[in-house]
Amino acid sequence: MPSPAAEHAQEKAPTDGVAARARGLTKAYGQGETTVLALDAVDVDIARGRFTAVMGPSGSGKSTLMHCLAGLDTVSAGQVWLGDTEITGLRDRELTRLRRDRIGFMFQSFNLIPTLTALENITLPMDIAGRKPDPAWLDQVVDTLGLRDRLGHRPAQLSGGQQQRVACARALLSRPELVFADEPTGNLDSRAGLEVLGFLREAVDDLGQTVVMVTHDPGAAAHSDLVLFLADGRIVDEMEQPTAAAVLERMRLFTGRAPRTAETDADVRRVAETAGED
Ligand SMILES: Nc1ncnc2c1ncn2[C@@H]1O[C@H](COP(=O)(O)OP(=O)(O)OP(=O)(O)O)[C@@H](O)[C@H]1O
Repeated sequence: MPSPAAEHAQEKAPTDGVAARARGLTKAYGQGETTVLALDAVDVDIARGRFTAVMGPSGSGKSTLMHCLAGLDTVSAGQVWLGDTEITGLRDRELTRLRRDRIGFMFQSFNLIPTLTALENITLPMDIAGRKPDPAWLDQVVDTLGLRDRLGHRPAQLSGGQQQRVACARALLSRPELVFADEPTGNLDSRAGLEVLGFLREAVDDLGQTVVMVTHDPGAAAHSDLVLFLADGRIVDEMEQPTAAAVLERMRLFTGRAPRTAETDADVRRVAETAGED
C-alpha cells in the first residue's frame, strides 16, 4: 500500500544538498548527578527538499533535537550547520536574525496573534523584519493553503485546521531554507490534521520546501519521506517512504511494548485508516 509520501515520490525533483547538519550534537541538562543527557552525540543530515519526520518515545530528545537544529537552544558539545552556516557559536543577535530570515516554525499551539487578521498574522514575521513579501509567492501560498476567503478573519473566527493553515502560511512566506513543525497536528481532529499534513506535503512537492516535523503520531509520520527514530537521545533507526503501520511496528521495538495481540492489530488498522492508507 503506498504511503501518502510514496504516491508523490515519482513527481519529486531530485534532491541534492543538505539543509541542516549536526555532528556529535550533545545536549545535557542539569549538573552533577542530576544531569540528563537529552542528546548523545547525534550525527544527522537533513536533506534539502524533503519531508523528514522525527519520532521517538516521550523524553527521547525530539524537541531538544529540533531546538538545537533551529538555533533555539544552545548545545553542550558538537556542531550544527544551517546550509553552509555553522550556527553553533553564533551570538544571540546573529542567531535571532538567522532564525527570522532562514527558518520557518509551526507549533502545536498555532501561536497566532488574536487581534490580527489571518493575513496580518501571515505577514507578521516579515513585517517585523522590515521585509516585503513577494506578492506572487504570497498568492501562491495563500491559494495552495486554501486561505483566500479567510484572509480578513481573526483567529477566533477560524477553525483549528484553518488556524494551523495560517501558521503554515506564516512559516512558508519568507521561503525559509527549513520549516520546523513541532507536533503541528497535535491540537487538531484527524480530518484537520490530515489536511495540514497534506499541505506540508505540498509545500515540499510543489513549492520545493524542506520540512522537519516532530510527531508522536505514526499516521502523521507516514506523510514524510523519511522517519528518524530517536531513543535515549540517539538516532537509533530510520525508515524511507514510511507507512503508518510500519512506523507503529517500529516504534514498538523502541518502547518495549508487549508482542502483538488482537488489540494491537486493531491499533495498526486504526492508525493506518487515520493516515488515509487503505
Ligand atoms: N529544560 C530542561 N531541563 C531539564 N531537562 C530537560 C529540559 N528539557 C528537556 N529535558 C529532558 O531532556 C530529555 C529529552 O526531552 P525532550 O523534550 O527533547 O524529549 P521529547 O522526545 O521531545 O519528549 P516529548 O515527546 O515528551 O515531548 C527528557 O529527559 C527531558 O526531561
